[in-house]
Amino acid sequence: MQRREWLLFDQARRLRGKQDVHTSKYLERQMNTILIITSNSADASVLKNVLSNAADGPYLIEWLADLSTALVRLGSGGIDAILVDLSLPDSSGVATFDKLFAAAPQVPILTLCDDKDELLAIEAVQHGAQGYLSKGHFAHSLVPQALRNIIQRKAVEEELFKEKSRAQIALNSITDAVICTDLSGDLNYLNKAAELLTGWQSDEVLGCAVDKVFSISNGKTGVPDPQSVEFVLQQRESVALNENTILVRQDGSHTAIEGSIAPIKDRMEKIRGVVVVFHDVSLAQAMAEKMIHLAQYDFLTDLPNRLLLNDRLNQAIILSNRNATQLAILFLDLDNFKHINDSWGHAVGDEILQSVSQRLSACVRNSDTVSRRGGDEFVILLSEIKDRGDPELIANKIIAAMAPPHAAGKGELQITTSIGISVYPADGEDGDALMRNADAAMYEAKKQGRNNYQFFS
Ligand SMILES: Nc1nc2c(ncn2[C@@H]2O[C@H](COP(=O)(O)OP(=O)(O)OP(=O)(O)O)[C@@H](O)[C@H]2O)c(=O)[nH]1
Repeated sequence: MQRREWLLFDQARRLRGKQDVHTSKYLERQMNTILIITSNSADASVLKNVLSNAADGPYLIEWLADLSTALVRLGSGGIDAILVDLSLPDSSGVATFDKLFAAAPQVPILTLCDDKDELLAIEAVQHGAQGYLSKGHFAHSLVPQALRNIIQRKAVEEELFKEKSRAQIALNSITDAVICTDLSGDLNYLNKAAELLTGWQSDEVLGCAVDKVFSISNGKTGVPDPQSVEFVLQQRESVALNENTILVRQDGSHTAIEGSIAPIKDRMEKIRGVVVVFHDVSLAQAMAEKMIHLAQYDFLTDLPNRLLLNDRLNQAIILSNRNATQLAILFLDLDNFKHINDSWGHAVGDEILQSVSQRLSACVRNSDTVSRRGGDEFVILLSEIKDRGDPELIANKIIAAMAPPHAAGKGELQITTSIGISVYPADGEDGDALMRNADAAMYEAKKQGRNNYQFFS
């Protein structure tokens, strides 16, 4: 029978002598196994005796005389505490402890020492040992109790460590950035997403004021917002970040974020700091802006589309009524554009449409709107005119601007346009009537031989 088997058998047999089989098996499961490593059989015997018969034990004891066998034994697990003499036949000094600790960091270790090597035992404590037992006191009744305490303490530490690791893993796996501060607003935690989003590494900023890492401002006004964390620390209430919050990253670049700041309270409800949870919304915002743009602008020319023009026309009519001013609509249709498509292909036609768009935009003020209505039709809104002379001037400008050939495909092509003009309020009381009448005037321009403009009235 192997040594360990014999020891277990011996202790279980003694227990069975006192209790029934069921109870002894239950106790066996509850008992802690202590590994004694010493080449001194007398020390081993005293320890085995005191521990096997301990009131708050009993313990299962395994005794090994050298380090190498002990390291092999530790590899099989099941050891709850180690008592080790640092002077062994195959290892001595604090290195003995270091090797055991490396092999089983989760198992508490007490060293066995006599008066002359107490300093060594203290060094082992500095390396992570839970304590030491002095020779001559091994038989003391407090020894089992001390052992029980360190096993329980280590178990609690292990549980806390596991819980902390689990929390760390969870916090580092989420895509939300999480940063925590203490009561003074100094940083004491950043998860991986926070490092990525802010550009700061934990070890660079832990202990620094939170606004070094969480530097935010209002994206619309550009005003810095250092108040939020301070506010939560003072008011002890959670707040959501403002809708347009911008985070200034370590490299000075800006990122739109959403998130919240909440107080961290202890079990007595005392505030201990704050936790800020936030995420990057710049992609989502850019996508939303793109969708809005696509809904309002023509994909080929990037000019405002019919929808946006209608909106601007209605606004211009309201302003015109309020200020008793006039506005004008210029309705353009390119002349014989179908011929370009048919002769040179659709792609060349597209290039002409883009070139025409640029020339039209160059003919008006920023406050006016050049829009593409669809196909080869464009509508220009002159939102404030003095008299008919203004649209007439623009129409002439456009006809002149169209004249030079447009680079398209591999060559150059010429195109002209017919323009119909309606004026508000004279030519219609609302946007629809103005458009209809400008369109009618444009047809009149076609009838008049193209490449000219006509007023509706
Ligand atoms: N390349 C291109 N062509 C388009 C697009 N949308 C419409 N078209 C074409 O534009 C042409 C418009 O022709 P019309 O305005 O009906 O006739 P036109 O040849 O310009 O003749 P008039 O208007 O009478 O001077 C048609 O051939 C359409 O197929 C587009 O996005 N790209």
